[in-house]
Amino acid sequence: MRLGGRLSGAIEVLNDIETRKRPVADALKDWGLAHRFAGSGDRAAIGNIVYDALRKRLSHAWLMDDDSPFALGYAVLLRQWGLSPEALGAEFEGDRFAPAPLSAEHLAAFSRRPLSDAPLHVQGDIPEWVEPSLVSAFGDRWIAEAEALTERPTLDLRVNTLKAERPKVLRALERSGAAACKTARFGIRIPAGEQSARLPNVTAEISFQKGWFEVQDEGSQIVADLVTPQEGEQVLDYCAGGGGKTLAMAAAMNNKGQVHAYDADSRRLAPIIERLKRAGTRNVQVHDRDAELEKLHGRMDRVLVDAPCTGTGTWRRRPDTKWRLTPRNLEERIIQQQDALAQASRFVRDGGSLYYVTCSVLPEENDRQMEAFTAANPAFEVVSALPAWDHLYGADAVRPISRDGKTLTLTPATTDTDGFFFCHLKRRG
Ligand SMILES: C[S@@+](CC[C@H](N)C(=O)[O-])C[C@H]1O[C@@H](n2cnc3c(N)ncnc32)[C@H](O)[C@@H]1O
Repeated sequence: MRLGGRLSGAIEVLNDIETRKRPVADALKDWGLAHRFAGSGDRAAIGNIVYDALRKRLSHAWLMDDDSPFALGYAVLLRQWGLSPEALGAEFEGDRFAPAPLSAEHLAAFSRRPLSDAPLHVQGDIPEWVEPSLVSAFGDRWIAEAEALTERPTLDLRVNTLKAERPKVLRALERSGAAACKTARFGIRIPAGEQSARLPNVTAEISFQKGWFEVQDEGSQIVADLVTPQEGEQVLDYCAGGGGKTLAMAAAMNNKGQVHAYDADSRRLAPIIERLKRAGTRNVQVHDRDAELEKLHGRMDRVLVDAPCTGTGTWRRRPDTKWRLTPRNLEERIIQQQDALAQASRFVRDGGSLYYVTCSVLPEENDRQMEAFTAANPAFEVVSALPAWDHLYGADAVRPISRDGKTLTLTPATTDTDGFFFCHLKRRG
């Protein structure tokens, strides 16, 4: 397929997402099934246009003065792929699969509507109701932070130190442009690529099958690292999900001591079994019933609550969730977070540590939660995570945002990672 056919395909998928309120991945998959002649390069390019369009949906619509999938698709090629109207005209000439040309009205709007005239939430490409939260989180810098959440994300990997060292994995992946991450100690980064570039399918590599690395965003690696689990300790990962942070902590403990992995939703936990096996991890107990945890009350050295959240810090990877998020979803997550914290905190021994993590940048899910938790639980106090940061990454490393000098906020704009919030609390001994 030429670019015109790919743009038409992307416009169809964007239409499907909008009219049938479909998740992006499902809409893309269905399009692929209905167009079996399209190759994997075509499907990747269509996926890129669709995701790029969703990341900057509001600003594209403003600049084109039209929020139709047709206008969004063209805006991607003009703004994000850097193609001029003339280059597109020449490219689509004689391509019977290309969409109709842009109208004179679109072209006039695109050349005459500076984005600086748009409302601020349009400039930052966020739902309007989220603006006060981002202002509260980042002050004057909030638009820059929001803009960074509209960029294409890199593909990050964590070397499994139980089986390999970083140089060995870098050699195994050298064709993919992989390089060591700037901050995460065992991280590897594959660049996002531009235009129709496809990310490599690293899980098909032999080195992955052998358990040398896991796919994990650099920010996620860092927050697991900041828990600083030590060999021989008892650690509870209370919201373990598929086990991304469980695996990182188990490796950091060098297979010594015990990580208890629990999740209220056993379906989310299920993939962990296969992952643990591949990684060669021997110090993890998986619990899918809360009754199994009874005996651990008051006995854990460290408890991690990687809480359910709105995922605003991962908007680069899942831009459709940005437009589906509602104030009601946020309210629900806040209640789930309070519930998880109340339950998980019972497992921390006297003098032990509780870590609260979200992949959101909204203060309602982060700072406000910590204020409410410590007010209701005077046995816990927030301690600074900055010494651990400096110890792990050194004085020259990039620094995350710390509004209170204790908690940390990672963002694409500051740490070049997904957005994460990290808070270390200690139970008084
Ligand atoms: C952010 S995800 C965890 C991601 C995982 N830690 C990782 O690194 O891949 C949050 C998880 O919390 C779980 N969860 C929500 N409420 C919970 C609760 N009250 N107790 C335990 N788990 C809970 C959800 O099922 C979900 O899997």
